[in-house]
Amino acid sequence: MHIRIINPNTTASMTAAMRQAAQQQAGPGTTVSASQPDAGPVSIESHFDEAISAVGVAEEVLKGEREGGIDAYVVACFGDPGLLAARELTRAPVIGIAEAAFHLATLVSTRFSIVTTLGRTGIIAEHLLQQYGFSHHCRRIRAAEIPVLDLEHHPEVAFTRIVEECCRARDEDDIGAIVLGCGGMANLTQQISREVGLPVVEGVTAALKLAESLVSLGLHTSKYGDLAYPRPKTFTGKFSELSDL
Ligand SMILES: NC(=O)NC1=NC(=O)NC1=O
Repeated sequence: MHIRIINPNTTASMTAAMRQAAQQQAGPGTTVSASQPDAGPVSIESHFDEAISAVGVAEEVLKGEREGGIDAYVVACFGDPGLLAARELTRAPVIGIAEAAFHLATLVSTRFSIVTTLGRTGIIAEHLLQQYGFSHHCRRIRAAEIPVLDLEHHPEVAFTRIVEECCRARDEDDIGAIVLGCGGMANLTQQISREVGLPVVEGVTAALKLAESLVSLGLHTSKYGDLAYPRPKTFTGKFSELSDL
């Protein structure tokens, strides 16, 4: 099977890191490819960034559909930007990394905390917990207070801050697991888990494994109801090429 990781931000080096982390966990019959939009934010740290990146996610799914042969997609930003819109565009499963991480965390613990990048993105995770029905499982949304790209530009400082916040969560939140709240942390999971001593659930690899399961079970995104293909219509201006999909 072929699974496409879509990094909604436009930082290619982060896309490559996500693909590597996903490929390491992929089963023997799974090919993992990855892409990111040509246009959009280099990192996603606000409601505005999320809104702009959602268009890029949809365009990357449309590209994948034109390419053909992609059995599932992963939306690899912790805000799951454009997830439902992406599901309308394909029969393939589309898995958001936040949703995937929440599901797996509840299979290994009754309560978890999230450790994300900047505190201002916490409300986005809070909204997703409510939307997906996991609010009562999450004890606290914490932030290492690191900009997303510091995961690349200052990895040692970022790692230290993430581990420190994970340890505070372990010691203070009465939890059984931690969810890493950024796709850019995909290659840090084992190191963090060793340091913290709790199950650490990371969304890119969680979504990859869930995607493999759905494909293996022959489960496709439903085309009945709200996830049916969009009705053909005219799009104007810079979106004119989206007309009559
Ligand atoms: N909370 C986050 O850090 N979200 C994210 N911003 C990105 O650019 N990728 C993420 O996963």
